[in-house]
Amino acid sequence: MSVLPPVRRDRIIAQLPQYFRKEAALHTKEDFNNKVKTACQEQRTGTVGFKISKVIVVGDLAVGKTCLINRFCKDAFDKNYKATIGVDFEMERFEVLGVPFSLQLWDTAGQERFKCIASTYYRGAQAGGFEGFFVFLPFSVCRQWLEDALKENDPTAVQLFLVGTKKDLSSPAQYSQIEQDALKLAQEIRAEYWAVSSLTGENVREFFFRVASLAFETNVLAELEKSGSRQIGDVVRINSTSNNMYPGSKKKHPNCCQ
Ligand SMILES: Nc1nc2c(ncn2[C@@H]2O[C@H](COP(=O)(O)OP(=O)(O)OP(=O)(O)O)[C@@H](O)[C@H]2O)c(=O)[nH]1
Ligand SMILES: [Mg+2]
Repeated sequence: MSVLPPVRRDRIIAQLPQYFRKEAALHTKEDFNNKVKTACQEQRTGTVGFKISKVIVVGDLAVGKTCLINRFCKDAFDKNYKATIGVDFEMERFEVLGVPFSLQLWDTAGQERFKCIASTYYRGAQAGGFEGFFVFLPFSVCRQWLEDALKENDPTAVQLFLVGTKKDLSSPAQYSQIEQDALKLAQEIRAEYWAVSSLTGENVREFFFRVASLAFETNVLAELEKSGSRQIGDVVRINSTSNNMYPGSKKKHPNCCQ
């Protein structure tokens, strides 16, 4: 008997959600990788359905990390600021191409005095076969957060999202300037860029669906690589940390924190 709650009907992903800006996307393909689609159809996704991918949300204090997670997970928004102490987390269950898939969203504290606590959670974000996804929020100290987070992880094994929060607060002219700078930074650190508003909900669901889908795709590809020449139907596929979403791109985040 499964101990996990059923997947909510509004967490079902049947098509690859598209990037926000083509100039700063982790990839620009229109659909899930064919190998991934076939593996899902043939129920050859190994342990992916039992895995939990870790998403660590980091960034300066009061940039809107908690509100972003609460908007997605609870469809709630609080205009009063309550600083996160240490770290919180939420679980979100999805069904991607018919396969259950879980994301664990780690909401870290931005305040300097909690930084040492948060940094212990960066450690081994991709360990044990899980993929580590860091979500960065703008923009002032982004590089410092990135540097700290990547110190604890193999930079080639994590995927980065750079999220511009509080989109509702900018006029179209201000926003367009912010976006230009953000796109440059995202390209430099090889992150996928998104702009969201937790107040209005703009792009929040699209963003998390994209994160879940790319995490899922990466996990299935890693499973397939691991199972290698084994026959369809093998059930024991454990202990790989490989990430081959971008064949030929060995180092995905070159010198990003200088
Ligand atoms: N207008 C607007 N305000 C927002 C938005 N997101 C967050 N805020 C406000 O910004 C403040 C900080 O939001 P939090 O989500 O608590 O910030 P945080 O990054 O979690 O802060 P720490 O936990 O201290 O690291 C709160 O007063 C929120 O109401 C948004 O999309 N639009
Ligand atoms: Mg918070």
